[in-house]
Amino acid sequence: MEKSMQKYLDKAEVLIEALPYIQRFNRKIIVVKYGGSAMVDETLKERVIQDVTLLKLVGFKPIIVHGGGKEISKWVGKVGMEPEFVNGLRVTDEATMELAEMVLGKVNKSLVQLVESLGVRAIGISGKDGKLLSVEKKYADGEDIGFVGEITHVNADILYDLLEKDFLPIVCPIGLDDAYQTYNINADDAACAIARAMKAEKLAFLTDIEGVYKDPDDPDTLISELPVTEAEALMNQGYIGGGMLPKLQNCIDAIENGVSRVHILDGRIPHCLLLEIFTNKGIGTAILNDTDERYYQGE
Ligand SMILES: NC(=[NH2+])NCCC[C@H](N)C(=O)O
Repeated sequence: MEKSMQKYLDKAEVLIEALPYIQRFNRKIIVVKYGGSAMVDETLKERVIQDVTLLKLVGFKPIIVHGGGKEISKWVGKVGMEPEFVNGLRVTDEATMELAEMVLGKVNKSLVQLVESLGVRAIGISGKDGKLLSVEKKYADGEDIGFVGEITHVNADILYDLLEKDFLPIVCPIGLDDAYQTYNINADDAACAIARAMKAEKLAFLTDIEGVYKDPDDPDTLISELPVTEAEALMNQGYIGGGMLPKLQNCIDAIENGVSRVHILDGRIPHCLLLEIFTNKGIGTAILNDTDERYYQGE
């Protein structure tokens, strides 16, 4: 066959590999936790938003839940606030909460703007809107860390309504407690709670790490597919380090509560979402039920 013809066929091959996933995830809810470096770098940001709008336009129902930690820290510095810590944990006092809400609101609208510029209708809301996220005060090992909330209830109807009207919801993790006090929420926790409440097909975390490793010191041991029981075993054996531990706990919690698959992806890789969702092999770590069929059957 002519070389140029082969090149065209290779491109068609890529699209055909995506076909079963386009079929399988049609009209399915996919929660994307957007955070880390992919939020700071403008080019990466555009790639992420392109990916999510593509998911929407092929017929999936994506929901973005975003963080803003780095942007908040930047503004804390800019306005000359002194961050306060208790036992190494950052305390969210009233002034920090106020600033965090301002910054998250700004980040939220910039994401709406990007999505809209690609021709998809987006609505940005915080967990306050329609009381989407109800919280109670969270303590860290008994320590008071200020206005940090733990989700007690997700008002999923709001998101169902937006999806029904074909909007792409973009959620920032701020919630209200019973006294209507404002709280900051960890974005991973918010994404997980929303995915659970909506029985999402998928939950994807954009992180600053390639995925889960068998041996964190050996980059060749990236795990491609990880059933929950194995994930629990790795955690119990102490193989999972610092930042990954709560993340993995969230993943297991989501799977055990009805989410089919959770993906830990390296947000620093452009188009990581497309590469994970539309290929057999993926590029990150997919966490799944022990009995779940594996989509990828070797090379
Ligand atoms: N890290 C992996 N092994 N990923 C496999 C992904 C398979 C399929 N594309 C999915 O979205 O479920």
